[in-house]
Amino acid sequence: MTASATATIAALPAVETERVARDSRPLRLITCGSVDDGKSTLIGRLLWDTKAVKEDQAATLKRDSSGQQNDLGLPDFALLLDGLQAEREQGITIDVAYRYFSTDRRSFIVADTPGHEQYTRNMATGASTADLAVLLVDARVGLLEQTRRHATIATLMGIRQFVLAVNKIDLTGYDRARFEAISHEFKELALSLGVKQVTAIPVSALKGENVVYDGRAAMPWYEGPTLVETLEKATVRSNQTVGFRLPVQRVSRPGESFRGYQGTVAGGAVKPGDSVVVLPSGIVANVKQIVTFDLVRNAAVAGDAITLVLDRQVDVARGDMIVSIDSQPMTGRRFDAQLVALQPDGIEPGKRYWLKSGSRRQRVTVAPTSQLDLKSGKWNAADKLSMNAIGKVALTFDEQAIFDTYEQNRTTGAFILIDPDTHNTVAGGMVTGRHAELGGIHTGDERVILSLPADLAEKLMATEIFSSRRHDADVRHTSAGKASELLADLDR
Ligand SMILES: Nc1nc2c(ncn2[C@@H]2O[C@H](COP(=O)(O)OP(=O)(O)OP(=O)(O)O)[C@@H](O)[C@H]2O)c(=O)[nH]1
Repeated sequence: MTASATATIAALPAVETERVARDSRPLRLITCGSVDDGKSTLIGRLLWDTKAVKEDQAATLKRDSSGQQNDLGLPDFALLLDGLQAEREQGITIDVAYRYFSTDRRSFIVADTPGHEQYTRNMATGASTADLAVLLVDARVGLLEQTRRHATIATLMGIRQFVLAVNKIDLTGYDRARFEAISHEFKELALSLGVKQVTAIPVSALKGENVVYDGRAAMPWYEGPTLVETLEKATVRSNQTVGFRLPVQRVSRPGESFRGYQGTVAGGAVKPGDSVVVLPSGIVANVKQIVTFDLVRNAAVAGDAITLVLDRQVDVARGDMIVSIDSQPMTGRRFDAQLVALQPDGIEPGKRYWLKSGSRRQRVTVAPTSQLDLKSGKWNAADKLSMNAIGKVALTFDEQAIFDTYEQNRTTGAFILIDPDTHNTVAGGMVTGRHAELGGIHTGDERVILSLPADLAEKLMATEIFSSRRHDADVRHTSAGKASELLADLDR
C-alpha cells in the first residue's frame, strides 16, 4: 500500500492516488520534525498499526530490525522508510515520498520529506499539497528553532490545521506537566502565525501510544483524541473556492468541423451552457460540449482532464485560460508573490526569468522586497534572496498575466521561475495578489493629476463622472483636492 514519488515544486498539483476515499477525499498531511524527533518511527507506526504494510514488507521489517537499538522487541519502524534515500535525484528534483494508509473512516496521504539540507524546499513541496501538518517535538527537548521554521513554512504554504505530536513521552515518565508546558508554548506560536486549529497529543511513536491506539494505560491523565482520530476529523483544504479554471494545454483540431480546448480543470466546475471567458483576450463564449477521452460528459470538475468545445469560433492558444464569467482570476502585469529560492545563485534583484504556471510560460522581471527570518518569523527588507530563503517579490510581466491567489487556488496561484540561460528551476512560488502600486488619474495629455492606489484609480475612472468627462478640460485641471472630494463622494 505504500508508494512514493519524486516531485518538483512545479508539480504542485496533487499526485494522484488510486485509492478511493471511503467517505471523502483523502486527507493529505505532512510530517515535520528535527533530526531524531522520531518522524520516521511515527510514520512507520501509522502504516503498521493501520495495516498499510504489506505482509512481505512486514516480514522483512521484523527480520531487519532484530537486534536494532530499541530493546522493546518492537520492529524499527524507521526502516520502512529507508528505500527513500535511493530515490533521491540530482538537480532540482525534490524528494517527497507519498505514503498511503487508511482507516475505516478515511484514507490518508502522508508526504514524507527527507533530507536535512534542502529541507526548506522539500518541505515547501510537501506542504503545498497538504491539508494539515503534524509537527513533532521530542518531549524531553521541547520546541526548537526548527519547530518555528516548519510551522512558518507550513503556514506560508496555506496550511491552517496543526497537530503537535509531543513524541517520546515515554522517556519523560509520561510527564503531564511537561506535555502541557510544551503544548501551551506551541499554541502561542501557532496563534502568532494565525493558526487556530491546533491539537496537541502526547505520543510514543515507538510504543504506539496515542498514534492509532490510545495510550490510556500509560497516560490516564490524557483524555484527548489519538493522532489518527484527529486526522479522521480534520477538514480537506478545498481547491474550489473560486470559479471554473481551464488552463489550455492543447488546441485539438482533428478535422475542419471540430475544435476543442484541452487541459485539466484547475478549479471549480463546468457544464454545457455555462458562459465562459477566454483570457487574456477576454472573448466570451458558451460551453457547447465537454468531452473526455471516451465520453461526452454533462459536467466536469477540478482534476478532470477534458476537451472543451465552445459554441463559437474563438481564437484560443496554449497558455490561455478559459474561466467562468462570474468569478474571474486576476489579470495584469504586476503581481506580488512569495517564493522559495532553490539554486545556489539565489534570486538577483531585477533579473529576468521565464515564469511557468500550468501551461503558460512568460517573461518576467523579479524584484525581491523582503526575506523571512525563520528564527523570529519577521519579514526583513531584502533586495536579493539566497538559496532556501523564503522571500516576498514583485513580479513584472512583459505581457498580461493571469493568476488566482495561491490561497484561493493552489494550481492557478503557483508558479516556478526558470533561468533562461541555464534552464534551471530557480524558485517555486505562490501569488499573493496584484501588486499594489501608485496609479494615477491621467488626463488626456498624460498629466497625472492625482496619485493614488491603482485599484482606487480604476474605480474612479470607471465612474460616470470620470469616464464621461475624461477628456474634458475641467477634469484635466481638476486639483488634487477636488479629486479627493470626488473620491470621498464615491466612498459614501
Ligand atoms: N523511546 C522512544 N524512542 C523513540 C520514539 N520515537 C522514536 N524513537 C527513537 O528515536 C530515534 C530516532 O527516530 P527516527 O524515527 O529515526 O527519527 P527521525 O526524526 O525520523 O530522524 P531522521 O530520519 O534522522 O530525521 C530512534 O532510535 C527511534 O527508535 C518514542 O516515542 N519513544
